[in-house]
Amino acid sequence: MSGEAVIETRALSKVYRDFWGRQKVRALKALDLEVNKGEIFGLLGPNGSGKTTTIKLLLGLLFPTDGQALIFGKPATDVSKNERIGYLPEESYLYKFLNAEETLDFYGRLFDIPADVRKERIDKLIKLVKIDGARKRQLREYSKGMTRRIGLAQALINDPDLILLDEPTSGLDPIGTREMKDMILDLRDQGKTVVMCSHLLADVQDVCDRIAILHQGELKELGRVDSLLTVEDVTQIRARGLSDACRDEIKGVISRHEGELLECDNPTTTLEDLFLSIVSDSEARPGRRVVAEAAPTPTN
Ligand SMILES: Nc1ncnc2c1ncn2[C@@H]1O[C@H](COP(=O)(O)OP(=O)(O)OP(=O)(O)O)[C@@H](O)[C@H]1O
Repeated sequence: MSGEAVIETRALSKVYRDFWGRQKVRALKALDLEVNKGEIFGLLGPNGSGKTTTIKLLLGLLFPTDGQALIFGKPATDVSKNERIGYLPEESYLYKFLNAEETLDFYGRLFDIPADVRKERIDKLIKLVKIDGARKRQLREYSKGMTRRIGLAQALINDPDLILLDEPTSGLDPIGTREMKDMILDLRDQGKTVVMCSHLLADVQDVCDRIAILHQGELKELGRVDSLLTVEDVTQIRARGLSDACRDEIKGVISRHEGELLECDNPTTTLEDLFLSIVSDSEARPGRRVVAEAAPTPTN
């Protein structure tokens, strides 16, 4: 691996024990991983595969049973490294009776950020996560999506170099999801390192540079998203403005070369793109927009 490693785990293992100290669950089994500066790294796996355990080990909230985790070259159990880390947990843990400004001010004080820097940063973050209109409202009145946004702002209050995001897009509508993904990409553009866990594979595919797939606490796959998803023995050609005759000619060429034509039709867009274009279209041109559904072809 060429980049500068921000996270390194060596045979990292965690066994949860019961009250009597007997072995209970082997949540993580000898994980070897490197995450480099400036990449967006996705941690995937089914429920109970060890993702949250890994994140908690990296944060130093849990002690490993075996192996080691290094963050910025320091043991994960060294709490001083947490000054350079931002964390968005899966469940909100924020105080419901504070408003957005008070929440960010509270966390800013925990990091000993000077008052003038804090004020400026709070304002910038509130605008970044688009909760400007709700900055004075108590968090108990926030929707799930707004809670996710203030959670991200809180995770960024210390201007961290490494950001750990557990299910960052959960509870967000498609526009909020797109904005969250754009914010994650922006963080990478600023040279920050992001590690995210998500069950929403399309979101992971959209933003992550590399992924690891865990299953029952074991690392099953690791690599660049683009190379893992490339289907080597299939060639895809996309062209615009072809006549039927030209399509037939192409089919003929493929068959003459003993290739197998798998598909030759019009591509479909994604539901996300369709949704976003309808919403931005209706914002640009307010009014009712009803598109008649194509009538089904009558059958005899
Ligand atoms: N505090 C705990 N005590 C005992 N077992 C635990 C504890 N925390 C997690 N586990 C177990 O460890 C395993 C891994 O859990 P973990 O929360 O890391 O999975 P996950 O991949 O984050 O799952 P999810 O996608 O559901 O959030 C599971 O079998 C879980 O039941």
